[in-house]
This record gives sequence, C-alpha cells and structure tokens, in this order.
Amino acid sequence: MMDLALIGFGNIATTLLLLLNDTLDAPLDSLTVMVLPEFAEDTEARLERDFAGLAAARQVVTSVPALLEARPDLLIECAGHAVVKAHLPEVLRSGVDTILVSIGALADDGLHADLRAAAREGDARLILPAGAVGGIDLLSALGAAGGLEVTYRGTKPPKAWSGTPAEEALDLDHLGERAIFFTGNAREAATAYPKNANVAATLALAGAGFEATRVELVADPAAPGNMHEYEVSSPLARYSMRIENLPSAGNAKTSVSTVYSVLREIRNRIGPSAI
Ligand SMILES: NC(=O)C1=CN([C@@H]2O[C@H](COP(=O)(O)OP(=O)(O)OC[C@H]3O[C@@H](n4cnc5c(N)ncnc54)[C@H](OP(=O)(O)O)[C@@H]3O)[C@@H](O)[C@H]2O)C=CC1
Ligand SMILES: O=C([O-])CC(=O)C(=O)O
Repeated sequence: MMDLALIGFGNIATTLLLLLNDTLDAPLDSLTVMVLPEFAEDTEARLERDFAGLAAARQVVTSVPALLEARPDLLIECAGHAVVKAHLPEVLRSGVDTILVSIGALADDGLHADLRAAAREGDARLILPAGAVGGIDLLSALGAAGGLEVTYRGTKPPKAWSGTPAEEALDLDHLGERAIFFTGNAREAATAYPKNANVAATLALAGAGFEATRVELVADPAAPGNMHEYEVSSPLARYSMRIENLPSAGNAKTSVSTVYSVLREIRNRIGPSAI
C-alpha cells in the first residue's frame, strides 16, 4: 500500500500514527521512524506495543542514510525547523516525496531555494500542507492573479507562548487580559516563533509573500483555543477566516487540526480520489 517514513516522534507524529491506525483500510507496507539516538529504544518499544498492526514492517532509524535505505514512498517531517535544514535537502535529492510540517523554516529564502532545487534534482515533490489553518486553496488560487493584501492574527492562551520571546514582553503566568506582543511581517514572525507561527509562513507562501503578509501575535487568557484569523483582499475576491482550534493534549502550541491536515495529505495519496 505505502512505505511511509516520519522524522520526529513527538506530538504530531504519534497522534498521526494513532489516526492512521484507526482509519487505514489496509496496513502500510512499511513504517520507518527517524528519532534522535537517545530515543531509539523507547520508540522501538512504542512501535511494537501500539503500532504493530499499522505496518507489515516497522523500524526505527537515527540517520537519513538508514531512513533512505527503506526506500519510502512518502516522508513526513514533523520534528522542527532545524531538521528541515539539516536533512530535507538530502531526502528530496534522493527522490522521496516529502510533507514538510515545520513550514516556517521556509522563511529562510536560501533554504527554500535549496529544497526546491533538491526536489527538482531528485524528481520529488515538496508538499506544503495547510497545517493548522484553512482556506489555503483559495488564497493560493488568488495569488496567481496578484494584488493580494493579507493580514493575519494568531491568538493563543498564554501557556502556548511559554519558551518564546513573548516571555520578554509579558508575564505569561499572570496575564490578566489579552495582549498583542508582536507586530511585524510573516518572515519575522515565522523566524522568531518557530513552534508557533508556522501558519504565518503558510499564508505568506500561498499568498502575498513573507514581507507583504502582516502579522499580529496575541496572548489571551480568555482565548477559546489556538485561534487563526486572517483577511484577504484581492482584485478577484475578498474573504476573512476565523478558526478556533483545539490545542493538542501533548503540545499546547500545536493545534490538533494540524495532524488531521497531514492525515488528509496521506489519504489523498492512497485513495482513488483526492479532496
Ligand atoms: N504547519 C503548521 O501549521 C504547524 C506546524 N508545526 C510544526 O510541527 C513541528 C512538530 O510539532 P509537534 O509534533 O507538536 O512538536 P513536538 O515537540 O511534540 O515533536 C517534535 C519532535 O521531533 C523531535 N526531534 C527534534 N530534532 C530531531 C531530529 N534531529 N531527529 C528526529 N527527531 C527530532 C523532538 O525531540 P525533542 O523533544 O527531544 O527535541 C520532538 O520529539 C513543530 O516544530 C512546528 O514547527 C506545529 C503546528 C502547526
Ligand atoms: O498549531 C497551531 O495552531 C499553529 C502553530 O502552532 C503554528 O502556526 O506554528
């Protein structure tokens, strides 16, 4: 059916595998998971305990060459910006179609160009999923006509901003009311908030570009979840979007719908039709 590989075995990866377990009609041919060496043993045990039925063959690797030996049909990166830079050029050059979840890494124009060149060289596809946001189909379609104006606001409860530069501006543990702590463009946001502003990069790449996409980041103790709001104005259409996402149990920064977006990409490659 499919030889699937993942880099990362954190919140998105493990939730995705549970969803695949529940939804696939037939087992994968093989599942290869790349983790840091210190997690290899635990990950192997978890694969055998929880995912034995998901794939006919399962293995844990700790390097890209070992991962490529499995000759995956599709690789999913869900490990972070540093992994995109360190490993994805080699993966794409080897001809492996890749779903890149840590899309904010593409705020680095040089890296983006390297990945596109590697994909061309390897005859592979670099697939950028919608992730935690919606409406990317329309935004990307309108982008071809030019003249786009896009403004985005990302709002999350204070604890989702812990460990980020927001801590320098706000006392997150005692925040009494909504506070805007970042105003800038999508490149600045995606670079400074690599675990929280991937959506800003997705909107920029689909639409008006990194400089022209205006971004506001907000901590709000009353936020109903991780919220993504944006407005689009183009010569062809205007629309606005407001999404209230449920945060993941395993990582408050990441919305659960991100995982379902990756699941959709996989299902669209397995089934007889795609939507
Ligand atoms: N496109 C979108 O809309 C969204 C994108 N994201 C992106 O997805 C990424 C994953 O999110 P999530 O699963 O919630 O994060 P987690 O932190 O739960 O998982 C990431 C995992 O990758 C591991 N990792 C780090 N470096 C390596 C490496 N070199 N090789 C293998 N594994 C590695 C981490 O290990 P350790 O913990 O030891 O570092 C961690 O277990 C985020 O970093 C974020 O950039 C998130 C939400 C939305
Ligand atoms: O999951 C989300 O809600 C969005 C997110 O973390 C990001 O944009 O990086």
